[in-house]
Amino acid sequence: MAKSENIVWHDSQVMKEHRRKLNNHKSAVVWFTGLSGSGKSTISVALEKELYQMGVRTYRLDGDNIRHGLNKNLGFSPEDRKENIRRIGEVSKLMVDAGLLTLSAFISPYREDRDDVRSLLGDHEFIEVFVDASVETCESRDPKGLYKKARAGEIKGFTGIDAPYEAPVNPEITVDTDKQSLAESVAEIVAYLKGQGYLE
Ligand SMILES: Nc1ncnc2c1ncn2[C@@H]1O[C@H](COP(=O)(O)OS(=O)(=O)O)[C@@H](OP(=O)(O)O)[C@H]1O
Ligand SMILES: Nc1ncnc2c1ncn2[C@@H]1O[C@H](COP(=O)(O)OP(=O)(O)O)[C@@H](O)[C@H]1O
Repeated sequence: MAKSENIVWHDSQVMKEHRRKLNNHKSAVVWFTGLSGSGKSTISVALEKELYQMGVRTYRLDGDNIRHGLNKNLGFSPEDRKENIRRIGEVSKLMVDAGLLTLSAFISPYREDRDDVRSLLGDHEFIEVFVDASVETCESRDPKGLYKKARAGEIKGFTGIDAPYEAPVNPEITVDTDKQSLAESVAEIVAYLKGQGYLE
């Protein structure tokens, strides 16, 4: 895939560790994966607000938003989803290098694609959060009316209906939004970040 040749890496004198020290917290990507309507966006928005109030520097990457710009040329075939996640993995890596606690919320339905992002990042820089909810729950929420369209055959290859979702095998965190409230999910993630020393 690589087409670039004759390119040489140019190092900075200000490095990730310096930026982390300035920020007074570690940087990492909190990677939300789950079905459409499981709560990825809702939880990441609420988490970001809480972290901001704690003085943590964050940035949120979200499927719907990134597909308006950087990834507007990608659809929902398995190949396009793979490229979507690959690019977001690279963007997340840049954000982590910039010293930010990055919140990435993408369906990211394929285990292999998520594991590729994990491999791209350093040890403890990829925190996988499985936003678990049954298809029935997500379909009953249907915040954008997309399940209705998928059932009517107006959207083909919709995750959970006629396209696969591969749940994480060993995520760092699972939040079960069938059972947990939004506040409980946010508290669980903040407790993990504190407990693992990300927030100093
Ligand atoms: N076919 C199909 N399948 C799933 N989702 C679809 C589809 N078509 C459009 N949408 C809308 O796109 C959002 C998912 O984008 P992502 O970039 O997160 O998807 S992926 O990770 O590449 O699978 C998803 O957003 P969320 O509901 O926030 O998950 C939908 O709003
Ligand atoms: N416990 C919960 N956690 C998160 N969202 C919930 C919960 N219960 C109900 N919801 C609702 O479910 C919907 C989830 O939508 P969204 O956050 O856009 O999901 P996703 O980003 O995974 O597609 C929102 O309308 C949200 O208010």
